[in-house]
Amino acid sequence: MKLLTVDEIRALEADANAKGMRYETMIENAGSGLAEVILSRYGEIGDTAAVGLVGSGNNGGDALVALTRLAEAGWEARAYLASPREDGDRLVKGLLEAGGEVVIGAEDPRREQLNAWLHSATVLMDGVLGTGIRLPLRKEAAELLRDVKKSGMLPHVVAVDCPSGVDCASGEAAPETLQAELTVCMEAVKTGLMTFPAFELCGEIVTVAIGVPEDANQRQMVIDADLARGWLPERRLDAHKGTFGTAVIVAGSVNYPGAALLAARAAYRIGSGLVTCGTIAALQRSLAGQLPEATWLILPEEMGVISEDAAGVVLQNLNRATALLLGSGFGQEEATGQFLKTLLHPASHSRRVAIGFVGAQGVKEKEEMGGRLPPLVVDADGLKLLAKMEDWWKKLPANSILTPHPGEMSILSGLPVAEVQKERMEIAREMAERWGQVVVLKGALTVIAEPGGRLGVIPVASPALARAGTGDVLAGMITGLRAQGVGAFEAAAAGAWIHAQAGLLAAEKVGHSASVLAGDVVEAIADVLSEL
Ligand SMILES: NC(=O)C1=CN([C@@H]2O[C@H](COP(=O)(O)OP(=O)(O)OC[C@H]3O[C@@H](n4cnc5c(N)ncnc54)[C@H](OP(=O)(O)O)[C@@H]3O)[C@@H](O)[C@H]2O)[C@@H](O)CC1
Ligand SMILES: [K+]
Repeated sequence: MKLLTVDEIRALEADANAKGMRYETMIENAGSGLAEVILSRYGEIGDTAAVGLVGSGNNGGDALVALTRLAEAGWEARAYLASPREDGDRLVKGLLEAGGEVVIGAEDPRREQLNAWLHSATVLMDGVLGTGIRLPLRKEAAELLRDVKKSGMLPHVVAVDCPSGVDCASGEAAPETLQAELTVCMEAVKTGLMTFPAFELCGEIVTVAIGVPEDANQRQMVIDADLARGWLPERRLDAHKGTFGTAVIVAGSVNYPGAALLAARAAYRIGSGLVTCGTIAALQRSLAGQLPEATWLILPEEMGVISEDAAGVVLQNLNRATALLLGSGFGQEEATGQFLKTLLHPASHSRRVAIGFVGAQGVKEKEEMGGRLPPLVVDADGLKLLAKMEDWWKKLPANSILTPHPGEMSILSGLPVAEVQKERMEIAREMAERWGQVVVLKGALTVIAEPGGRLGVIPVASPALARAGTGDVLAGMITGLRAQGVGAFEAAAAGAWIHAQAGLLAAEKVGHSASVLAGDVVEAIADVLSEL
């Protein structure tokens, strides 16, 4: 789904209007699209009656057109005007001609008509205010929404473009805003809806086209099933395991033994041909039996963590790797920091011979090594260790994928967590640009940004994913997709979307979001893929 700021959608509409796609036509298209969604979702329920709360602007216009279409389809269609519309309003006239009913709120001071309509309605369309709002709500609108809330049992609430009372630019919401079951966005989801508290008030979000020309370079998007499906690799019948690549998962330490297993399982479940786990011997011994499908690479260690000498071992074993994950469960010991540094910049190794790589000196050697690294994903403690290196982003191959949560993003960027959280999209975009890397800013409504280009938001916030280990699962999934040849942005965005859906599905299966373990999320990956 498209994602646009309020200013962008206004500019797009103005441009379309100037080129001959008139505003009236766009409103007709918007209302007709809205009616189609309502007919397809709620048309089979039985009683077919819709009440529309209609504001004085174009948001109300969309609702009036939709009510007219519903009346034409045989529904009882009733418009409740929050404030009077212009005399002889063309859209009000159209609804009356189609057999609909219209009442002005001011003429129903005790809300008797409103309550009677709500009582028999299947759908309540919320079309009081859209992108034209300036908070706080004025008295008339606030009272109407409050009275609707008070009326008791509400029918299915469908918000027109946004729940009325939400500021589509900032994501703020008036306290009177009605909780929607479904929000039908006109042309694009507005960025404010992808922030809190607005997001929670929207329910499910869909978009309908209003007729503005398609932009082939659409750069901002809400990730959905169609996008994710389109990015997954084809699984050809004549494939062999080499077709789906080799994911190398370098992860774990004695204190975080599960990270390697979760990431490796996730890489397999998302379709990698082969997964090789690089970790310390103690972990290999305890984990190997739990994942017989993996091959193992035993790495040198120091006091239970991966040590510097492991860099040479990893580098010597990357010839078949098509993606490499670094960082999950590393811990933050100095020895592992040295490992990372040497891996990314072999010339810095304190005992060069141990690398087992005889190459030219200095810069040339670094370039050769850098060139040897397969597509990279850096996660968790790997990010914290990276942050300790000067100009760390210059040491990574371009378009590596970084998967920070807000705390890690704060360490990498030097910005306070609160600031990161306040401007998630802007900051992900800015840092992707500055670092030349794909950034996956995790948390509720995960943001994926690539340098100079696309930005995606995952429209899911679930406590099921606020769990230890789910980050390892995500890193493994993204690495697994990358290993199959999926592009960096696409692998990150599809991986994050499937991960979020797997979290939701796991909560459904287990019965409660509080009881979902990271392993349940891994097991739900296949269900998400089968539904795609
Ligand atoms: N433009 C197009 O071509 C298309 C537009 N489309 C649709 O139109 C929507 C945008 O329409 P819009 O710009 O008319 O604004 P809208 O959200 O209806 O509200 C304006 C009204 O609200 C009032 N008002 C403002 N603040 C208020 C408050 N705090 N409390 C109470 N009232 C307040 C304000 O009053 P005023 O301040 O002007 O007196 C004015 O009367 C957009 O979301 C989409 O649904 C699509 O169909 C595609 C084509
Ligand atoms: K609305």
